[in-house]
Amino acid sequence: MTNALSIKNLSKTYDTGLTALNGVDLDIRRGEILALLGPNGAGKTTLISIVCGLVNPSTGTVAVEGHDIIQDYRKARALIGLVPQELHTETFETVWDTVSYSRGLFGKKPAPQLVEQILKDLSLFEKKDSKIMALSGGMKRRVMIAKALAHEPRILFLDEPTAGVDVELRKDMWRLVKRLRDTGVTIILTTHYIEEAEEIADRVGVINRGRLLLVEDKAELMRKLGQKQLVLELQKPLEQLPEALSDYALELSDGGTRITYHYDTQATRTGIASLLAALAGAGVTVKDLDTEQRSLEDIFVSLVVEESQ
Ligand SMILES: Nc1ncnc2c1ncn2[C@@H]1O[C@H](COP(=O)(O)OP(=O)(O)OP(=O)(O)O)[C@@H](O)[C@H]1O
Repeated sequence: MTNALSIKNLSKTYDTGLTALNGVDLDIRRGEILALLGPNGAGKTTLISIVCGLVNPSTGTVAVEGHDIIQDYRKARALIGLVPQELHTETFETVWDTVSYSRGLFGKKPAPQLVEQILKDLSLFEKKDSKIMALSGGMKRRVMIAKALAHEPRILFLDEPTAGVDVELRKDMWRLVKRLRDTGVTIILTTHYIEEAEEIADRVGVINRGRLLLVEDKAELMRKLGQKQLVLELQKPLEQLPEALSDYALELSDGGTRITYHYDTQATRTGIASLLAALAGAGVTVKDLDTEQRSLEDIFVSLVVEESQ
């Protein structure tokens, strides 16, 4: 089966000379939720805009279910639904009309039953006759999703779906995205929020300064890089680490009162028991100890920092 999306060597240099995307290769499988994580200006929106035909690439190719986005633009575009970052809808129109109109834009025949279902799925049906301007911000966001779904796309792009959204609505949005995926829609969302990627993505891509630094199954990523750290609070501050502990990669911090030890939870031996014995042997008394799991956030920060050095 062809991939939902196949992106090869995609680059974009804007007229200003700024390279927003640099040699991106990415295959997106059908029916997955891929979260593209990256700081401001990383190139996420540029990537989406190229796939949706809003921006021309400088190099590279994109195929949507095998259809090239330039040679076979109409077919490729019809397979995609886009929920842009900014909310822009015709404020005087009703919910029903604006969603039905979006379907018509793709040359699809009216399908009132389908529009009804979409509005029901998004808890908007009671508002079908309301004018957009009379809706709350969260409802307007859902109207944007309804519009993007009206022509029955197989791939849905959500550009920062939960930016500036409160916690409750964010959770609603996550439930909705999972439901859509369960109906077979492939979903690509961009986000600044690591917990969002952690919560709903099947795979996570990290993008920074136009480069795709990593694409990994979320579970695999968490497992591979899922290290823990052991934090030891010392009874008395140390000026430096005793020679006897030089075999362990330890960090001394907080005025010599704290030792941090990183270890791999997957390893057969974590080295904790021997470390504690070595500490006791060196006359270091531990007051308290704690372990912390490395999160996707730590992984993200270390990747982005590494790249900027
Ligand atoms: N039309 C344009 N002309 C020139 N430069 C642009 C244009 N659009 C975007 N850029 C620049 O390209 C870079 C990538 O922008 P892009 O919007 O793709 O990033 P992003 O990852 O979506 O960021 P954010 O999270 O802030 O939305 C930025 O430096 C931006 O200023």
